[in-house]
Amino acid sequence: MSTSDFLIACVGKPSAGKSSFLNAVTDATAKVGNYPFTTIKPNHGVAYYPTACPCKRFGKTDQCRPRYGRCMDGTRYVPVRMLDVAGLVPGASEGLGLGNQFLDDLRTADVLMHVVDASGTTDANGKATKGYDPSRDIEWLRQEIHSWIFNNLWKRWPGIVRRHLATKSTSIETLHAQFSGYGTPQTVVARFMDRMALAEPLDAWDEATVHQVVDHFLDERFPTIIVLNKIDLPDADLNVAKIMKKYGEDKVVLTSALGECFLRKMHKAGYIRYREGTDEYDTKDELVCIIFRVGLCSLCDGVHLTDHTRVDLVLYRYGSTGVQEAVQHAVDQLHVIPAYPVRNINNFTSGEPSRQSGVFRDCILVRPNTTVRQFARLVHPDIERHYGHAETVGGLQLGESDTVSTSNNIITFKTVQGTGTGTNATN
Ligand SMILES: Nc1nc2c(ncn2[C@@H]2O[C@H](COP(=O)(O)OP(=O)(O)OP(=O)(O)O)[C@@H](O)[C@H]2O)c(=O)[nH]1
Repeated sequence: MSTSDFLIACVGKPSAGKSSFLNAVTDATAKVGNYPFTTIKPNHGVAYYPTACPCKRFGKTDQCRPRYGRCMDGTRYVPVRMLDVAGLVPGASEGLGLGNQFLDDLRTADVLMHVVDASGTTDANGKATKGYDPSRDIEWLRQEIHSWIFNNLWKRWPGIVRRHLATKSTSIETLHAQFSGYGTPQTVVARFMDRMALAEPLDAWDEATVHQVVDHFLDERFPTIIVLNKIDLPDADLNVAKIMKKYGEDKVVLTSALGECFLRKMHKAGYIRYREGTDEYDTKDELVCIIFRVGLCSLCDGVHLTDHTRVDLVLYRYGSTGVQEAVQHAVDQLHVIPAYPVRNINNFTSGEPSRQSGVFRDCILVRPNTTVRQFARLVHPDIERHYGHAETVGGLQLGESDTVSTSNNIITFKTVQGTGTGTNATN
C-alpha cells in the first residue's frame, strides 16, 4: 500500500547535530514496528509521527495491530521518512562546501527541520568556538535556499518572460513550469500567488518582485521548523530565549538529541526503562550508579558522567528531550489527515487470515483536500476499474469527491460487485 510517503529533511550547518537527531529518532528501542519504505538510503532514516489512534475511541486498543509503525495505549506512531542533508554552509548556493549537490537533496523534501546548535559553541562553518549567536544560522540558511532558487530563476528570466508572452500563459502556469522541478504542484503556486495578489503582469516584474515571489514560494513549498538543539549545554538558555522571542514559539522546538540517544541506549541495554519522547524514565539505581561513578558509560561512545546530570536537567526543565515533539511539529506543518482504510467497517479488520488479524492495520497520512477517490487510488492503485463506492463508520456512504477529514477517516471501499476492499494482501 502506498503510505505516508512524506519526507522531513534535516538541514543545518556542520556539527549542529543533524545525524545525532536522526539517530535519536530512528534508533528506536521499544518494539518499533517496521516501515513500508522499501529502500532506505544511507543518509535517510525513519521517524514515527504520533497521532491519536481510533482504536482507543472504539475500545479496541488490545486488538490494534498496525502493519507499520506501532500503537501504544491509543497513540499511533506512523512511519515518516527523514533525510540528513549534510554540507550546507554559508555560500553553498555559490558552490561552497558541498554546494548545489546538497541543496538538490531538498527538492524531494516536504518539510524542513532546521537543526540549530543553540549552545553557540560552533561557528557558521561548524568549527568550535564560544559565544556564537545561533540566530545568525537561521538567517543565512534561509538566505542560501532563497539564493539557490532565485539564481536558478533569475539567470533565465528574460527567456522565461519571452516564452510567457509567446504562449499567452498565465503567471501561475509560467511559474509552475519553473517550480515543478522542486516537486511543486500547480495548486501550491496558485495558493501563494493568490496570497501575494500582485497587480503587475509577470512580464513587468522587476528583480525585487521576483525575490518576493521566491520568498512566498519558499514559505509555501518548504514549511520549516527551527529545532534548537544542544539545550543541555550551558549557554543554550540565553540563546533559546532570544530566538523564541524573534521567531515565535510555534516555529521553534527545543531538543537535546544527545540526551535522547543516551536515554535510548541506556534503555536498550536494560539499565533504565524509558518511554521515548517523554520525561518518564526510571533507573535500576545501583547499576546506573556504578556506571555513572565510573564516569563513562561503556555502552555509549563519548557519553560521559555529566550526560546524566544534563539529561536530568533537560527533562526537569523542558519536560522531554524534545525530539519526538520536533518530528510531530514538522509533520503538523503539512496539516496531514491520518486515514484508516479497513475492509470491514463494523469491526475495523482488514479481512486477513486470523494469524495476522487485528483492527486498524493501516494508517495513511494524506494531504489536506484529498478526495475519497484519490484516497482509494492510494490504497488500491488498481481500483479504477472496480470502484463502486466508499463507506465510513455507521455505514454512511461517502461521495467520491468528498474530502477525507478527521470525521470520516475510517473508510472501506466497495467494488462494483459490492465486496469490501478496505485493505488487501497486496499492500
Ligand atoms: N551536548 C550536546 N551535543 C550534541 C547534541 N547533538 C549533537 N551533539 C554533538 O555535536 C557534535 C556534532 O553532531 P552531529 O550529529 O555529527 O552533527 P551534524 O550536524 O550531523 O554534523 P555534519 O555531519 O558535519 O553535518 C557531536 O559531537 C555530537 O555528539 C546535543 O543535543 N547535545
